[in-house]
Formats: sequence, C-alpha cells, structure tokens
Amino acid sequence: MSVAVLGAGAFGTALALSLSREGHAPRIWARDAATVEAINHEHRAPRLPAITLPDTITASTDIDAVAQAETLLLAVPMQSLHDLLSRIAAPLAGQRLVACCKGVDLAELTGPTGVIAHAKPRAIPAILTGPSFADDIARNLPTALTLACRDEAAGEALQHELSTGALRLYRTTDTTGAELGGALKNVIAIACGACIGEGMGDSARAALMTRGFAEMTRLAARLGARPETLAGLCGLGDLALTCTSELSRNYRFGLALGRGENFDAHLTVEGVKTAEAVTRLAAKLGVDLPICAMVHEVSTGGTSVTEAIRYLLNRPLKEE
Ligand SMILES: NC(=O)c1ccc[n+]([C@@H]2O[C@H](COP(=O)([O-])OP(=O)(O)OC[C@H]3O[C@@H](n4cnc5c(N)ncnc54)[C@H](O)[C@@H]3O)[C@@H](O)[C@H]2O)c1
Ligand SMILES: O=P(O)(O)OC[C@H](O)CO
Repeated sequence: MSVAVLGAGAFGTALALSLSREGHAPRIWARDAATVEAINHEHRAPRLPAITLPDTITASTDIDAVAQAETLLLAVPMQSLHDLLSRIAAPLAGQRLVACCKGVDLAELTGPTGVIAHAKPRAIPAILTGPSFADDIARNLPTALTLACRDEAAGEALQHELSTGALRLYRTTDTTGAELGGALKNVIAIACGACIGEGMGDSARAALMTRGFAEMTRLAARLGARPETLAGLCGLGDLALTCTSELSRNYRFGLALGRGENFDAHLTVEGVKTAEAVTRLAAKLGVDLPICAMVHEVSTGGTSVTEAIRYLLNRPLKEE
C-alpha cells in the first residue's frame, strides 16, 4: 500500500521517517519550494533541523500528484486542514485520509474527521492521535498512539500499515472520542502552563489536570464518545504528556502567559483556537467547560491568569 504525507512540518516529517524505517518511500507534499528543495537536496526538513532524512523520503509541491497514494497522512495545523483539502482537485474516493492534527475547526465546530467528511465525502476519514513529540518519533523512541476510524476494516489496515517496531498503534472506531481527547488536552495544557508560570504550584496543576479531564469527558460524552476512549492514549495519555513537559508548545505558551512573557508567534499552538472553538461549541450544547472558557479569555487578553484562577476557585461548591 502506498502512503504519502501532506504537510512538511515537524509531525509530518517525523511520520515520514517512521514509515521509511519500515521500507516505505513516502512522498511529502510541502506548499513552498524552499522546503521541497531542502528535503530533496539537503535531506533535512526545516521543522526538524537536527535530523538527517534518508534519500527514500522525497518531497514535491505538486499536491495532486502526491495525493494519489492510497493512504494520505494530513499533517498540517487544524485550522489549515480545510484549506489543504480544498487544494486537491480529486474526490479521493476510497482513499484513507488520516488526520494527524489536533483541534476543533473554528468554522465548522467539528474535529478533523468531520472536516474530512465534509470536504471529501467519498474518502475514508481516520485520525492518528495520542502522546508523542515529533522529535521522539523522529529519533525512533518508543511511542504508543490511537488510530481511530469508523470503518473497522480500514482502521485495522491502517493500524498495521502505520505501526512500526517503535510506534505501536491501538485501534478504535470512536473517532469522536479520539479527536476530542487530542483537541482538549492542548487547552488544558495551556491552563497548566499558566498555572505553573504564575507560581501556583504542582498541587494546583494536578487539580487543573483532573478537572480538565472532567471537562474533556463531559463534552465528549455529550457528543456520543465512549468514556474509555478518553481514558486511553488519545485522552488521558496525551493530557499527562502535554501538561507536564516543557517540550510541549501548548504548555510553554501557557508558561509564557503565566510569567507575562512574549511567545514566538510562528510556533503552532493548537490550544488557542481550540479553546475558542470548544467554548462556542459548549455554549451551543449547554455543556459547562469553565477551564476551557478561562483559557480562551486569558489567551485572547480578555482576563489575567490571576483573575482566571480566582474565578475557578470561587465557583459554587459541588459534588465531584
Ligand atoms: N510536533 C509534534 O510534536 C506533534 C505531535 C503530535 C501531533 N502534532 C500535531 O500535528 C499538527 C501539525 O503540527 P506540527 O508540529 O507538524 O506543526 P509545524 O508548525 O511544525 O508545521 C506545520 C506545517 O503545516 C504547514 N501549513 C500551515 N498552514 C498550511 C496550509 N494552509 N496549507 C498547507 N500547509 C500548511 C506549514 O508550512 C508547516 O510545514 C498539529 O495539529 C499538531 O497538534 C504535532
Ligand atoms: O507541542 P504540542 O503542545 O503541540 O504537543 C505535541 C503533541 O500533541 C503531544 O502529544
């Protein structure tokens, strides 16, 4: 089976490397010629500068040519996924489209598999998500992720196609749970970073992680997801990684908010737009997501970290 990667960022490049170790020769689509030049001639990718790529990994700016592979890994930021799919002329009928992004689309208020289903209704949508830093996958360190696909046979085929000796994929048909886990953990990671940056301590972070997990499962349950999906790699697993590691951009963005420091605007921080999207979605559905709402307020300058923490502490007391 042929696999291609659309998007030459850190995660797309790391996944291409992972595939190349299993004998695939993946092509990467990049939107700019300079990145294609760097991959094809210097064997390096701008977003993973420390890694040398094998010459079996090649790149092109011709999206319609690259998109002919049977399996396409869609590795662009969440808010660019719709734009990416609209660049491809073909309907991609019967092809497996695996979202490798985490978030909720602001325009459609759906996760990546919903965006795929709207843009390419004859394709088979799936999502690859869970605790993993691109750099770890690129270095072939042990990693376990969730592969979610409603089509069981396609999901099983993808699980086998994308697993490697170091990258172990667990399968589920619960795409809603898998994508909400990955989306919301980024929002909670911003909250945890802000809490640590503000000097609130590890106990406060543990409280935010736990009550954040309650928000994740509440919204997911309202949208029909299974609780055990959220308790898996794509939910609890990724929450644990992202809320505790300074390798996470979402966590570091939160740290900067808490410390009152600037943050590099060129870095992909999915939790900011996702906080806005899930706050809107929750209002529409009548679901209470106070931590997500505060992350949206703080990250858009609507309130301070101190005020947000005070608000969360002073909410009416309730049962756990
Ligand atoms: N980096 C990681 O460790 C990691 C791990 C797991 C999941 N992810 C997820 O992968 C997704 C991508 O993150 P990343 O770290 O690879 O980001 P990145 O910032 O390293 O790269 C993003 C890439 O997308 C391209 N891009 C942006 N907008 C585009 C558009 N409109 N059309 C086409 N290409 C566009 C950029 O040129 C860049 O090559 C995110 O949703 C992220 O949550 C990342
Ligand atoms: O750097 P982040 O915060 O986007 O996190 C990367 C991955 O999503 C961690 O699983």
